[in-house]
Amino acid sequence: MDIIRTSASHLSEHATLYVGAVSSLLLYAVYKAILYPRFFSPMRSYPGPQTHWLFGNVFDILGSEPGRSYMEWHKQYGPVIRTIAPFPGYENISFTSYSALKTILVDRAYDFPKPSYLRDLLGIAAGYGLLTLEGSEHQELRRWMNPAFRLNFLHEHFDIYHKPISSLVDIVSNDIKSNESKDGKVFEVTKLINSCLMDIICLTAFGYECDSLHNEDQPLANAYHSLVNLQNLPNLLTFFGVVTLPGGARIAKSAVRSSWVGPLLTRLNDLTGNTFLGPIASFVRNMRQVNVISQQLLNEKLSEAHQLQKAGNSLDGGKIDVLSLMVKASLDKDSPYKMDGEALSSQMLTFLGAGHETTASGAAWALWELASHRSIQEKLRKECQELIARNSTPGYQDIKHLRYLNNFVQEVMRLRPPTPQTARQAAKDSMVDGVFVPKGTGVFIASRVVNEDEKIWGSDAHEFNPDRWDALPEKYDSTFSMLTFIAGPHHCIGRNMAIMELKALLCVLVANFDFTPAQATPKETSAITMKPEGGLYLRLKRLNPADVLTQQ
Ligand code: HEM
Repeated sequence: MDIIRTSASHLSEHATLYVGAVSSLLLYAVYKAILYPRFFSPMRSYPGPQTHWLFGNVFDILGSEPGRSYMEWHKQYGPVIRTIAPFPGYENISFTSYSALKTILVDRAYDFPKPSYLRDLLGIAAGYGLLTLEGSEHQELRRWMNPAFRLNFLHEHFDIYHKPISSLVDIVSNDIKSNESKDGKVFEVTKLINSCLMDIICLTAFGYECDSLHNEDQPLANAYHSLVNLQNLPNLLTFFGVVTLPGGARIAKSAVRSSWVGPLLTRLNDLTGNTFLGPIASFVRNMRQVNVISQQLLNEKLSEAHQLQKAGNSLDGGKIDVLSLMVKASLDKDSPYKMDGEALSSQMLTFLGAGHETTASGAAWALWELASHRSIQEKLRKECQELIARNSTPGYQDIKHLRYLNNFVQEVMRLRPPTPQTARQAAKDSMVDGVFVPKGTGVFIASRVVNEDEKIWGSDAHEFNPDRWDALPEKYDSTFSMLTFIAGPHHCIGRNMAIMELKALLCVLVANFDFTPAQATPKETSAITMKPEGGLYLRLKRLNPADVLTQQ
């Protein structure tokens, strides 16, 4: 009887403990998510939109096109606003003044690193490297990688662009010809552009002839395009959920390296009748494929370099692709920085993740702007056809000096930024522009809001007008008025490369084809990059006789 009484009293002690622990957790959660941001936070009185008692501002943000909700809030509440994410009441602050952006992005950039959830999302999808490192590790890697992006290499890379671009022109021309209609043909253009830019990045970044334009089954391109197609909001939220779970990022990282997790998840998804496991399985399978191919390419480069080293030759064998230059620097005994195989492979993922998808989104929007602005299209065509008539394979300098092409590309980058926003987090209590930002606060970098700020760009800030670049407004600042590539130590290392790729591609396309819309204005959708939702349908007509570039 005593034993029963003692056990019962132990049980009730345990139950009391459990109930106590669960209630405390619940109370803490209610305090953090609901009470703290509204009644106790030092930021509670900052201006900003009304917030839902539990979900904060998340539905307003998710329900509007990328960056638009912040645009309206800044217009209504001024240059500093506070918003709230859902559980656990994570507070965000967003600034638009130059001085605040300078503090956060430039002067004290490492006091405002990317938040860990963003680093994990980027790390898993685009390699743990420049995009994810902070502080001195970032500085060191950046110093080491800068030379591979210098202008002299860009000049040399430029000639490599011609082959994939000519292939694209040929493929589209033949397709139109076989259609036998004088009105041209409707194309879903994002797939074609993605393939062309994939072929360019493979050649310039890895020295790898991918030729996905002619080879629908190209494994790297296929795996990468499947990954890109996973980009939508529900999937992003699922991945976000995974990386924010304790240990979730580590599990995800090992899953993409393993040969059995992807097939297992696919099987489980089939068995459970297509659940949320589907996108995760596809992500793991395709990421692994990208990893395996990158590793093979890297191994080939390393073994080539070792052979050259043995024979006493230059380690890159005269090659100028970014990977060869990095391998050379890694093996060079005088190089201050050594990168092991894993780090090199991460950089390859970064080039694909940061370099390919962003440029492809920019090119898609550029074609939409061309198609929907006839006079702009004709003006740009005239400039490009004149150049191509003089020189069928224009070089870096020729393209660089086309004034209207430059204006056009700048305007696309301003109004349709492929990365319309990014995020930082205060690593310590800070004062920014006289405003207190407590440690842990999320800092929303509203690039698109700045790019369309009427106070900088004037009342026509939301209109597409390439000519504005010939008469820049007084308040224009070359670093902070357009944040498409952001600013400071994390600014895009591939900016010049992306701009030159876009110019080369658009110049040849507009010289060879006429573009008209074959759909209503596309909706903008953004998970990581901003794209036209559901692809982009344009009618393309071949123009004669501007077929100079295809005759090589
Ligand atoms: C239109 C095309 C592009 C856009 C709009 C773009 C935009 C950006 C932005 C906004 C960042 C900063 C992200 C952040 O810190 O939150 C960034 C970083 C980066 N981009 Fe780009 N990018 C483009 C093309 C490229 C290309 C072609 C490459 C390389 C092949 C590239 C490589 C990188 C890398 C390595 C970083 C990390 C830099 C660092 O943190 O030091 N990007 N890019």
